[in-house]
Amino acid sequence: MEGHPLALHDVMFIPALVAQASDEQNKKWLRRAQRREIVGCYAQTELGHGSNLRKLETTATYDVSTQEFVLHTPQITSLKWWPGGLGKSSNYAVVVANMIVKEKHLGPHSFLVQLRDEITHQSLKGITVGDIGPKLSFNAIDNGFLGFDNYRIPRTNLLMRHSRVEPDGTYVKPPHAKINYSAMVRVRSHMATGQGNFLAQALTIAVRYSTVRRQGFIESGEQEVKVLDYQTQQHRLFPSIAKAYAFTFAGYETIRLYEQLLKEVDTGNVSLMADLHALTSGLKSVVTHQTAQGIEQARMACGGHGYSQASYISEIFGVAVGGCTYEGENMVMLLQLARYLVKSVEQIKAGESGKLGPLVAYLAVKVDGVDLEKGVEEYMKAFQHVSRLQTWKASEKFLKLLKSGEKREVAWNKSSVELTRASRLHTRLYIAETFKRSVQEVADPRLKEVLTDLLHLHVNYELLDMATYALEDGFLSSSQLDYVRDQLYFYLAKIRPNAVSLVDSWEFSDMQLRSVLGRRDGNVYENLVAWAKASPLNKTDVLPSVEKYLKPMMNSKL
Ligand SMILES: CCCCCCCCCC/C=C\CCCCC/C=C/C(=O)SCCNC(=O)CCNC(=O)[C@H](O)C(C)(C)COP(=O)(O)OP(=O)(O)OC[C@H]1O[C@@H](n2cnc3c(N)ncnc32)[C@H](O)[C@@H]1OP(=O)(O)O
Ligand SMILES: Cc1cc2nc3c(=O)[nH]c(=O)nc-3n(C[C@H](O)[C@H](O)[C@H](O)COP(=O)(O)OP(=O)(O)OC[C@H]3O[C@@H](n4cnc5c(N)ncnc54)[C@H](O)[C@@H]3O)c2cc1C
Repeated sequence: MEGHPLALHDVMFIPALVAQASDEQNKKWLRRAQRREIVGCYAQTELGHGSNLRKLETTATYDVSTQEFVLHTPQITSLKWWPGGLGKSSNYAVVVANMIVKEKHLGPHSFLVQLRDEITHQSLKGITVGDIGPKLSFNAIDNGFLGFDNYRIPRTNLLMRHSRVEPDGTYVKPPHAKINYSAMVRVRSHMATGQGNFLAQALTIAVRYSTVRRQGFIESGEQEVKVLDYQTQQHRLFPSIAKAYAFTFAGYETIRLYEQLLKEVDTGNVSLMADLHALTSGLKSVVTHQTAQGIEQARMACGGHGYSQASYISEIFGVAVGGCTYEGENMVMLLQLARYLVKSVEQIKAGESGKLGPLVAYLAVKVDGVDLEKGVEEYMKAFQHVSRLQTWKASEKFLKLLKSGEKREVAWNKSSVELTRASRLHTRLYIAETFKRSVQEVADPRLKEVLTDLLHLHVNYELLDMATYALEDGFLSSSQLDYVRDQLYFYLAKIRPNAVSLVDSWEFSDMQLRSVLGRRDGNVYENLVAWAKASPLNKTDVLPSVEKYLKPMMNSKL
């Protein structure tokens, strides 16, 4: 859970080679990387810039006389900073640097760079590399810094699957300006399943513990109740169980789309790139945020013992919450999706609704009202309505500011909170729709029934959470919201008997969970005592600090 120093080798280094190195280059590098003869990382972020890639400062200047690129770190802010596995483990890196050829700045490009000697593992001359120090979590990963002092690499170390620099310095452009961002798009495509998994771990711990923990009464005179029987506890945990399933289903879809994109790009078709970028930008942001919230609620649902490291939930939280920042800070990525939404609105206004992609076609179709009692399809229409309403409002705000003479960037900034709201609603609609589609496809009737209950819980919870938007223009009445509330409580109670099975079905082993509270056998109290006794402070009855500090204090006459 704390991460693995080679994680980025598999998660980004190899995928970057697969997607961006030419077949010829990969004959040399890929097999070696796959056999782990070389260990790599993905070095893009710098001390001064992470979000705004166009301002990366590391330069790769082409020297036509030697046919080499000269990598250089011009100032302190240009140091690579954060890449996982860079500090101590990797001897190679895919380095993203601003490429300069014949004095022309050609923007960020990826290069394979050797950092350390393959035998001694010592850093090479011209390279400064090290670890950035302890972090909130992920402390088994050596996130690192890296500087170049006019460090030379062969021309052929530019990853040349999509763009090239010929020996004479002629630049051959890629088919899409952002094709070099593919390693990030890949991780973002996988993040919904990854985060769903983190949320699932925390929920397994909290739900199991909530059936062991007995405290208080619902009806007087009987045995104290399992805390999972409290409606508040169910409300804290069950909607997140639904989300963990929903994120996993949505993630399967984005992974499939990414694989499709890879194949299409290889045949020169880059048309899916904008759609997938917009989709994964929104999804990664919403999923990481809701996962962090869900894990924190799971921790609190375990009361005092949730705060102990014996719960292990704090470590899961630390790792998961990193996802709000890595692969694009969430606000920045929500605004990337917002660009796509605003463009869609502009297309509709220009009478080109027919050109809209399937995920945004609903923005052009108005619905007057819904009959929620008819079922999930009506909820989908309600989600579409709130997303459409907010997307149009935010877009109109931006477009009006533009029309009034504001500069594009200023108008954008003044509309940005509203735009991020639109992106979230659009993404939550997507999650609900993929959840619905996935449940409809389940063949086993008993499984389908339980998952359908979770789906109903999800749509009621989500609609209630978006109620402000739905009430704003009178789309939903307050009596409809009362119906949603009643449904929500109905499904909390209905799911209760299946709650343990729903988390057990994720099949985490005790070794994976590392939680005293979440043990499969439920022997929480005995093991909490054993865990506490094993604490380093309990190795001796009297600590050295007693002689050193406590006694002088206690014996002092002052
Ligand atoms: C099986 C393995 C799976 C593994 C994943 C599992 C994860 C869970 C388990 C985790 C466990 C351990 C692993 C931990 C991993 C952590 C690793 C972390 C790595 C990193 O963080 S790497 C660094 C990531 N950095 C970023 O993400 C930076 C964010 N910034 C950007 O991406 C960009 O700067 C930008 C997109 C914000 C803006 O780019 P810019 O070039 O300035 O463009 P704009 O001017 O804004 O836009 C111009 C147009 O280009 C379009 N665009 C931008 N990007 C793309 C893209 N990628 N594809 C297509 N189109 C793109 C943009 O939309 C604009 O279009 P428009 O003009 O509007 O039409
Ligand atoms: C655990 C972890 C692992 C990482 N692994 C890697 C790795 O392997 N390789 C790698 O290269 N990098 C890695 N990173 C770096 C990571 O990708 C960046 O930190 C991330 O992209 C955010 O960029 P930043 O740090 O520049 O944030 P900043 O952009 O400085 O963000 C600070 C604030 O400014 C806001 N902001 C910035 N730009 C805008 C904008 N245009 N509009 C509105 N608000 C804005 C943000 O929303 C945020 O609130 C890792 C980071 C972490 C935490």
